[in-house]
Amino acid sequence: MTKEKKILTLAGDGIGPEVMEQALHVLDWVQENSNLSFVVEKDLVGGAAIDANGVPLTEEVIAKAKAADAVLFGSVGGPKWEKVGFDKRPEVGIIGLRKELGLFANLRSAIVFDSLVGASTVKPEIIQGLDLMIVRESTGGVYFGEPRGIETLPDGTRKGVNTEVYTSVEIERIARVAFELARQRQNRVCSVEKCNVMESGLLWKEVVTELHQKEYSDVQLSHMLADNCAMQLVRNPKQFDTILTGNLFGDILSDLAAMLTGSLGMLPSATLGARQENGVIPALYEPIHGSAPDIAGQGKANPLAQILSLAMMLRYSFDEQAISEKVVHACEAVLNQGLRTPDIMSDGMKLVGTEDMGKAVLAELKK
Ligand SMILES: NC(=O)c1ccc[n+]([C@@H]2O[C@H](COP(=O)([O-])OP(=O)(O)OC[C@H]3O[C@@H](n4cnc5c(N)ncnc54)[C@H](O)[C@@H]3O)[C@@H](O)[C@H]2O)c1
Ligand SMILES: CC(C)[C@H](C(=O)O)[C@@H](O)C(=O)O
Ligand SMILES: [Mg+2]
Repeated sequence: MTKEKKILTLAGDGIGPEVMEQALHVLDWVQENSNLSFVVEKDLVGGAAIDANGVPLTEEVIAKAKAADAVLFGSVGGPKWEKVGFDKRPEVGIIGLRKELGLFANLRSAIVFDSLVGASTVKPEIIQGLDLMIVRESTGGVYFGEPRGIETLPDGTRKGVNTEVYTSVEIERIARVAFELARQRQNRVCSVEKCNVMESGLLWKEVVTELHQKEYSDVQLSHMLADNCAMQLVRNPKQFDTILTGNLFGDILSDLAAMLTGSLGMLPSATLGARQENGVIPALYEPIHGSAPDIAGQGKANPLAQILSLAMMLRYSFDEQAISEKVVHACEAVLNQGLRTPDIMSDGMKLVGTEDMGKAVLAELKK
């Protein structure tokens, strides 16, 4: 029986539309080669939406995202919109979607493909075989805490304020996601905060410890300060299996983890909410990279993070494990063939652009 799924694609800005195009070819292939049928709707977000509608995220797009089975997102932002008001900047497109859809669990998977071991700036023996999952809380913390803003004090000094806020409910639900995921992985969670200087970090550690004792004592739990974690990720990343952390630390640590895999252009992500009454888990899939204004429009962006995000969608939203793995293996196969976009290029490899990389993945799937 054909299962019809509604997908909203929001390519966004910069390299977003370039890499999204390649992922959509893969989606077509999936439709032709599975019992899944997709109704794909495209819309605008970020700077592209500001240009067309004056705002980065319209109510209409929010409604479409809520009605979809999954959202496939590209990237937003760029120098063109640097001067728009802070509340209307392109990045509100992604932050707003996470909040509106209740997407609190951002899963960022860093896997080092064997053929890319030489592409990282870190020594091969340190990263070979790495398979790391960062579980980043994504609707709380300093991104959303109040008070926030910029004010001018009576003496004329300007003051910028953001506030880190986490409730025990927010901490417990993201910790639960990490423990559940770890059970399907190597059963190890490292919870990362700054409990030495931040009360929100102290509460984080307490809540995670309590939940672990009550419900997940079979999972190996450790705690680490975020600054140490950044250092340990470079020193010995394979000590980690699942890293559980807040919004800001997760953002930073995942860019760091991307470079262990060779490039920011290699890291996909899934951002999930709580299961709704109709059984659907709201979900958005996106590469962790941005709109890369420095290479946008040049046809040289790496499309693999976007294609791997699509593979995560097949796995987490549509429960299509086999076909998801097929897409991942196709990405790995083109790397094994020696094809490289400039971000992962090394001696003796064949340099290709975004489109040729996408075509090679497709050709691999068709074999
Ligand atoms: N989810 C998102 O939409 C998202 C994520 C991060 C940054 N941004 C936005 O993107 C804009 C640019 O930010 P930035 O430059 O700090 O980060 P960025 O991720 O866009 O780029 C950082 C560096 O990585 C390279 N890079 C990124 N993706 C690549 C890919 N697929 N292939 C090859 N190289 C790639 C870029 O060329 C650049 O040198 C900003 O407006 C930022 O807010 C958006
Ligand atoms: C664009 C920005 C708001 C976003 C974030 O900080 O969450 C990005 O850096 C990410 O990693 O998805
Ligand atoms: Mg980021």
